[in-house]
Amino acid sequence: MSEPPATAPDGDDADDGVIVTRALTKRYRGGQLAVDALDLTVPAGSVFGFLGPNGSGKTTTIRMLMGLIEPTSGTARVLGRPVPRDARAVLPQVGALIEGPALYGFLSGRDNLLRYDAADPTADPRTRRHRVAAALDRVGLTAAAGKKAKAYSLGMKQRLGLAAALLQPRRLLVLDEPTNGLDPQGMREIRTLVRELADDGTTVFVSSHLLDEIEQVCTHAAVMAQGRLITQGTVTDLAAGLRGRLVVTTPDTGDAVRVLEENGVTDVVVAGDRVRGEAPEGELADLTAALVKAGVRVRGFGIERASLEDAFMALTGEGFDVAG
Ligand SMILES: Nc1ncnc2c1ncn2[C@@H]1O[C@H](COP(=O)(O)OP(=O)(O)OP(=O)(O)O)[C@@H](O)[C@H]1O
Repeated sequence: MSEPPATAPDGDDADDGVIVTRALTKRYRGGQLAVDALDLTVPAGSVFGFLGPNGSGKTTTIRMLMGLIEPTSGTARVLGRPVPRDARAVLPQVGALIEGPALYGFLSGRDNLLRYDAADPTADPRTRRHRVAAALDRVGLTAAAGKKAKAYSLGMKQRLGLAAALLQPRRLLVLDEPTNGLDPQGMREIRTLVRELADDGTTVFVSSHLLDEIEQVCTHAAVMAQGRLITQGTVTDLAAGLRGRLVVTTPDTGDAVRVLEENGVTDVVVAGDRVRGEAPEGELADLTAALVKAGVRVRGFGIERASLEDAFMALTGEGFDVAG
């Protein structure tokens, strides 16, 4: 790859973000354009969701950020330093969980961590046992620490992988699909952990193809589709870009449709005892008054919150491949 262009004369734009990419591009040898001119800015202290359907370029981006593969063009900075050039200096401050943890099944969870730490030249052997115990505790594996890793459930393996990423204090955690393959309980556990880590001030960059998940845990998100960035910003702003749909619950759906349409509601759809539509600008109370006046029995009336999934569909015109 070409060297990253020289940075600004003082060379320090660390304040701009914990991860900053500019026109970052990866074309694989077969000609596949996996990441296309990506401009990403991950603010310090955020829990940043990196979203996109399978094949949209998330893993490729993460591998470039971690210095595992070289970009075809463009630049990337992690914790203020250019990667891959300064990856060796940066990576000790980054905990990463990429494509599932590599574990030795015949070793206990604890021994896996001891071995992992011993392979890290920056890790202090004198504090090893203590740090391993603290990391196991952090992810809730103390009781299972002596069990062989091959007897761990998938969720426990993921937690052990996270523990490995937490053996040293980290300024940034990069988690590639950390809940992949987990059951709902396992997903909840990982989400809770991510939240706790973020509360400690660690910036967390987490990729996922599950929109719900990102909404529940992230402060910021970027949405990828086919190698390109569709949008990025705070989760609140992304979802607020859309106004939610009006939903009326009533046994009198026929009358409700008529009254709503007479009062400017468009795109009205009935499903069961619910009538949904796009509410006009203005006072919603006028709509309820009109319904009641027409004798429509209203059991529920409100605006459905727009979800990130709605935002994604509005942005791309496509559904999100949640099945993966
Ligand atoms: N080593 C490779 N050689 C050639 N093409 C690749 C390689 N790795 C990935 N690709 C292609 O690049 C595109 C982006 O893949 P990538 O794995 O980055 O997406 P992703 O969003 O992480 O998806 P997933 O969640 O499935 O991993 C895909 O079309 C994929 O087939």
